[in-house]
Amino acid sequence: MSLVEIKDLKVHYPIRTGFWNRITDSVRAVDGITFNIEAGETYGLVGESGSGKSTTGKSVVGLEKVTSGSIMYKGVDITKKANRTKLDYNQDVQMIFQDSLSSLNPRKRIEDIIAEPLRNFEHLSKDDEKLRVLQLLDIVGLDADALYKYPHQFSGGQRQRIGVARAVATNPKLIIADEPVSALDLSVQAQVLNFMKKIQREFGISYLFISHDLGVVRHMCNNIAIMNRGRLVEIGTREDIYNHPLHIYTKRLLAAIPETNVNQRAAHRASRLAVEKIYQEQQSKYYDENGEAFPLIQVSPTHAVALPENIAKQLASQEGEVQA
Ligand SMILES: Nc1ncnc2c1ncn2[C@@H]1O[C@H](COP(=O)(O)OP(=O)(O)OP(=O)(O)O)[C@@H](O)[C@H]1O
Repeated sequence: MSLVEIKDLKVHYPIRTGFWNRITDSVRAVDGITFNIEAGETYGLVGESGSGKSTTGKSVVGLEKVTSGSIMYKGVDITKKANRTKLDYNQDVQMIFQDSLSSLNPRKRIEDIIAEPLRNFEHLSKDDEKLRVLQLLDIVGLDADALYKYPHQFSGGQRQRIGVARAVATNPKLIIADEPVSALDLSVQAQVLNFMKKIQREFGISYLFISHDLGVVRHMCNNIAIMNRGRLVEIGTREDIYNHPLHIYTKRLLAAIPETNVNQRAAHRASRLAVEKIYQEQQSKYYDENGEAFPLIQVSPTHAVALPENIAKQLASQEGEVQA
């Protein structure tokens, strides 16, 4: 049994119009996605803005009402509130957000911000609480003098590390990290990602790592799902996704990773334009008549792509993949 098993998850937001505010349509933000997160792994959920990643993350934390489908945590469906309460789910599952400045209360000192989840779930003495906050600051590489400061007195990278310290305060089993480094410079991104990996090793945490950037996910994730217009268009291991991408949308995301080698830039630009041309001209090959992704077809034990079966298998065999 996996730690988290998401099955045919749908989250549709109603669109209300007219004088009577009637529901006339819906935004299908998440439209039938299925994937599992194993204990101790980092699972990447990647797609462009608006593809439904955050809605998925919020559903897993319990912040979003699910339209249908299930989210099993340790074998129990947590889309039902009563189950979340029974399982201590709010303690086991935490979230880190992209915008560290607005997710940390500007009026509170760091000591109180990090201690807040401890006060909700563990009832420690004042001294034990302070000791624990100091340990958490140490884990994310911040000095004791951070205790008495306020969020605005830190850099973006430091604030994100405070967010990580707060998220791990309750010894969670799963952290939903929603674009945790997107607002940071490249060098600071690497620092925060390294702290996240270190904490994962020490505490055995699983991450659902949400990002629009396949460049960032590469160094973090064992398994990756590519999300497009509310559906998954490709699922695979890091090797499957980076070395044998099959869906044009995945190839587009890969082509968007900036090329750091100056000598390779012209070739990279040419291949990016070639991928974009295929994406624009071959929509009917990669999406159905309504412009929606096809159901996923398994092309190897680890790799699935949303394409008609004959095309999926043909592309996979061109890539030399073992057929399922
Ligand atoms: N509360 C809401 N009510 C109505 N529509 C919503 C709501 N939240 C999200 N949406 C819509 O659902 C779709 C998916 O949004 P979501 O935030 O999950 O995407 P995302 O991939 O995380 O994008 P981003 O990276 O920009 O946050 C978008 O079309 C968005 O406008």
